[in-house]
Amino acid sequence: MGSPVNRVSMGDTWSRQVHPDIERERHVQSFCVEELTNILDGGAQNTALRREVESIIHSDPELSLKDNYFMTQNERYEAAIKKKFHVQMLAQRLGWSEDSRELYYANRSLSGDLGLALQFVFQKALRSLGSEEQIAKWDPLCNKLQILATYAQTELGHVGRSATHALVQAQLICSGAQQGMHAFIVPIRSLEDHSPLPGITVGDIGPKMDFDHSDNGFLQLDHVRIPRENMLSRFAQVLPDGTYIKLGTAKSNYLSMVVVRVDMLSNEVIPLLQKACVIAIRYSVIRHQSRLQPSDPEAKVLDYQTQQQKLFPPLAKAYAFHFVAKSLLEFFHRSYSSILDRDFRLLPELHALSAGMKALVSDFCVQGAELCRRACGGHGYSKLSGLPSLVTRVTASCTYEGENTVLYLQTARFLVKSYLQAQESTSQRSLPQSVAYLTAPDLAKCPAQNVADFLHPELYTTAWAHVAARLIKDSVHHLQTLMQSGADRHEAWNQTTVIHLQAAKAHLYYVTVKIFTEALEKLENQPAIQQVLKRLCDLYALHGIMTNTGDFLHDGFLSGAQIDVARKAYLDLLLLIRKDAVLLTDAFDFTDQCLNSALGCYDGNVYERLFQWAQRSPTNTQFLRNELQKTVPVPHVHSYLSDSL
Ligand SMILES: CCCCCCCCCC(=O)SCCNC(=O)CCNC(=O)[C@H](O)C(C)(C)COP(=O)(O)OP(=O)(O)OC[C@H]1O[C@@H](n2cnc3c(N)ncnc32)[C@H](O)[C@@H]1OP(=O)(O)O
Ligand SMILES: Cc1cc2nc3c(=O)[nH]c(=O)nc-3n(C[C@H](O)[C@H](O)[C@H](O)COP(=O)(O)OP(=O)(O)OC[C@H]3O[C@@H](n4cnc5c(N)ncnc54)[C@H](O)[C@@H]3O)c2cc1C
Repeated sequence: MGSPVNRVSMGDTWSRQVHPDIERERHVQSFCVEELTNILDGGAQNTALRREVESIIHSDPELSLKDNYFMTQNERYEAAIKKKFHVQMLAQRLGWSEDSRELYYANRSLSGDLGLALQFVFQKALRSLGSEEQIAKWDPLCNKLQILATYAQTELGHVGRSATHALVQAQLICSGAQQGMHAFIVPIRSLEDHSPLPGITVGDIGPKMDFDHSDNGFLQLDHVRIPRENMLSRFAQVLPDGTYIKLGTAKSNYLSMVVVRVDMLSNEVIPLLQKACVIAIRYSVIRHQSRLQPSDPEAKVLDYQTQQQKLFPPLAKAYAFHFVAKSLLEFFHRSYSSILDRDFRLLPELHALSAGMKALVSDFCVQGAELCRRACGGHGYSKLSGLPSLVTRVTASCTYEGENTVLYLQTARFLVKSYLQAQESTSQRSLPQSVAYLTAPDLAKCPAQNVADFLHPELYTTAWAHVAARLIKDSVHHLQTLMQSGADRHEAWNQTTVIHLQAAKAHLYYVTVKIFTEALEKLENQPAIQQVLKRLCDLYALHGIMTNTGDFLHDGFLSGAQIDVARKAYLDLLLLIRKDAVLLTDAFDFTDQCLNSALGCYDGNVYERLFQWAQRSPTNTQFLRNELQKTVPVPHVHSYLSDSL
C-alpha cells in the first residue's frame, strides 16, 4: 500500500492528522488502492516516476498554484507563462526530453496551468501535416521556445499576446482552383522586438469564461506573403511553377484535428472530472447534515441515496472514460503511422470515433463536474473548493477542437455509411470494428428477468448495441424517406440531424460500455479490483439505460417491468459503491497541491483549510492592511458613509 502520509502534503499542523470521518472510510479496504493506482498509471514504475516528478514540482515555490484563485486574468496569464519557462529550465537541468513521461507528469501535477498551451496544438499539427524537412526545421525551434507558435483555424480566437508564428488553416487557391483547406506557417511578429509584422493585426481576444492561463486572440492578415516552403506539404505540394500536387485525399489536412482530439481527452478533459469527483466525494464524508433516523447523530451526506445518485454516476464515468481514452489512444497508435504514410483506410473510423468520443466524453465531464459542484452545497460555489474552475475549464472542451454537435454529426455521417454498407448483401468487405455489431444477430426482446441478469456485461452491452442499431436504422430510414419524397440530399440530411444525433450518442455509449467491459476482462488476475470496477461498469451501463428508458421501451426491447428491475439493480449498486467511494477517489492519486481545493484534500480537514484560505484573500489582507484604520471592516461603505454624512 502507498503511504497516505505522502499524500498529506499541505504542511499545516492540523493537516498532519487525518480527519476521523475520512479515516474511517479508509479503514476497511476491499481492494488495494495502490494496485488500482498502478493500473491507472499503466504500471507501478509509472506511478513511482509520477510521484518523483510531483515531489520535484511541488517542492518548487515558483510552481505553486496556491494563489491562482485570487488572481486577475492578466496575473494568471503571466504566472502561467512564468511557470512554462520555469518548467522548461527544470526539464533542461534534469534531462527531461520533449514528449518524455517526466514532462507529461510535470504538466499533470500543475493541472496544465502552463502558458503557451497552443504551441502543443501547433506541434501536433506540424508533425502530422508537415514533411520530414519541415518538421526538422520548425519542431526544434518550438521545443527551445525560439519561436512561440499557435494554431489558427477558427475565424477568431487563437493567437493572442505571445505568439510569433501561427499555423493558419486556410483555403488554398492554386492554378485558379480552390484546393481545400491547407496549413501554412505564418510569421506574425518580429523575433527582434515582438512587434506585429506588416499586414498583421493581432491581439488578445478579451475576458473569457476561463482558460485565463491560455492565450486566445484575434488575427487579421492583409496581403501577407509567406515563402512557398511554409505550406505544410506531407499531403500536398505546390511546385515553384505553381503546379499543385495532391499526395493525400481531399481531407488529409483534417488529420491534425484527429490527433489533438485523441490527446486532449486523457491530458485535459477526463482529469477535470476525476478531480471534481475526488473533491465532492471526500467532502461528502466530512459534511454532516440531517439525520437518517430521528435518534441518530447527523449523517454524512454521502449516506443519502440522492447524494450517491449525484456522485457515483460521474465517478463511474471518470473510470469508464479512462479506459475509453486508453483504448482510443491504442487505436490511434495502430493507425497513425500508416496514415502518415498515406494509407488512409483506417482514417474514417478513427475520425468518427475520435470526434464522437471527444463530444460524448466532454459533454458528460461537464455534466458530472457541475453535479459534483452542486453536491458540495454552498461551499461548491466558492472558488476555494476548486470546483467552479474545474467546471468552467471543462466547459470549454465542449467547444474547442470542434463544437460537440458538429462532432456528433461527423460520427453520424460515418454511421449512415456503415449501415448502408452492412445492408449491401453483396458486400464482402467487413465493417470497421466499432460498427461490426450492425451485422450481428439481434434479439428483439431482452431476456433479463431479475436483478442479477442486469449485472451481466454481455446483457447490457447487447442491450446498448440493440438500441444503437435501431436508432441508426431509424435515422437512415428517415433520411431515405425524405429523399424518396423529393428532398435533395443536403436538405434531407438537415431535416434528420436531430435523429442522427440521437443515434450517434447511442452508438458512442455502446462503444464506451463495450470498452469498459473489455478492460475488466483483462483484470482477471486482480479479482478484488475487477470486482470494484465491475460495479462501476454496471452502474455506468445501467445509469445510461435509466436516463434513456424511452429508447429501450420504444420497440418493446425492454418492458416497463424490466425497467423496474434494472432500476433495482442500479439502486443496489449505489449502496455497494458507497463503501469503496473514498478509496476509489484516492486511487486517482492526485496530490493536494494539484487538486488545489479547500474541500478535497486527502486529510479531510475541510473547515480549517477553508477558514485559513479565505483569510489569504486579498480582500482580507491588502485592503485591510493598506487602507483601513483599525475598526472599519468594509472600506468602500465606510468612505461613502463619511461622504454622505
Ligand atoms: C491539452 C489540451 C488543451 C486544449 C487547448 C485548446 C485547443 C483548442 C484548439 C482548437 O480549437 S483548434 C480549432 C479546431 N477546430 C475544429 O476542430 C473544427 C471542427 N469542425 C470540424 O471538424 C468540421 O466538421 C469540419 C471543419 C471538418 C467540416 O469541414 P467540411 O464541411 O469540409 O467537412 P464535411 O463535414 O463535409 O466532411 C467531409 C468529409 O471529411 C471527413 N472529415 C471531416 N473531418 C475529418 C477529420 N478530422 N479527419 C478525417 N476526415 C474528416 C468527413 O468524415 C467527410 O468524409 P466523407 O465525405 O467520406 O463522408
Ligand atoms: C478555450 C478555447 C480555445 C480555443 N482555441 C482555439 C485555437 O487555438 N485555435 C483555433 O483555431 N480555434 C480555437 N478555438 C475555437 C474553437 O475551435 C471553435 O470555437 C470551435 O471549433 C467551434 O466553432 P465556432 O466557434 O465557429 O462555432 P460555430 O460553428 O459558430 O457554432 C455555433 C452553433 O452553430 C452550430 N453549428 C455550426 N455548424 C453546424 C452544422 N454544420 N450543423 C449543425 N449545427 C452547426 C453549433 O452546433 C453551435 O450550436 C478555441 C475555443 C475555445 C473555447
